[in-house]
Amino acid sequence: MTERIVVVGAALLSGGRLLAARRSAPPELAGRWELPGGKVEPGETPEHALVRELREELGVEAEPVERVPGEWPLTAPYVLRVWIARLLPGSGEPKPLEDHDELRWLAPDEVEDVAWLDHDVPAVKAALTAWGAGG
Ligand SMILES: Nc1nc2c([nH]c(=O)n2[C@H]2C[C@H](O)[C@@H](COP(=O)(O)OP(=O)(O)OP(=O)(O)O)O2)c(=O)[nH]1
Repeated sequence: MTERIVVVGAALLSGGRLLAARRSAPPELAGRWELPGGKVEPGETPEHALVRELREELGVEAEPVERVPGEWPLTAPYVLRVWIARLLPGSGEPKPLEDHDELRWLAPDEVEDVAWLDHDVPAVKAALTAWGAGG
């Protein structure tokens, strides 16, 4: 059995909105929206990967708040896990520095307005449920 590699996605929340990021590459994913994040590197915890990826991709300082229950298979060997995350006090606003060409803060009733990557649809739904449950 091939070992799984975890891709972490951040359901980054601020002011009651969820951040969605539009991928600029590779061509088969460009134009679709995702939760910002990326692959966990060897020896790294998923939480650390999340903080690192948000810093690299968006230029923000953020912290994971809680794991969203579940795990979503991507193209093997990758699997997606999601954390609710928030910006730390003093963090700058997210900017599309790497991998993305547009960012949107979505209110709960706008979350279905963007074309999420297919694999993200159930993950985003679970994140919304966790978000609602956490108040
Ligand atoms: N970051 C992220 N990747 C996702 C999501 N949904 C989904 O199918 N993927 C896929 C796209 C990519 O094939 C893979 C993650 O790749 P990535 O390009 O974001 O990871 P990375 O930043 O570590 O990339 P790299 O160092 O290999 O360039 O998972 C998602 O919500 N967030």
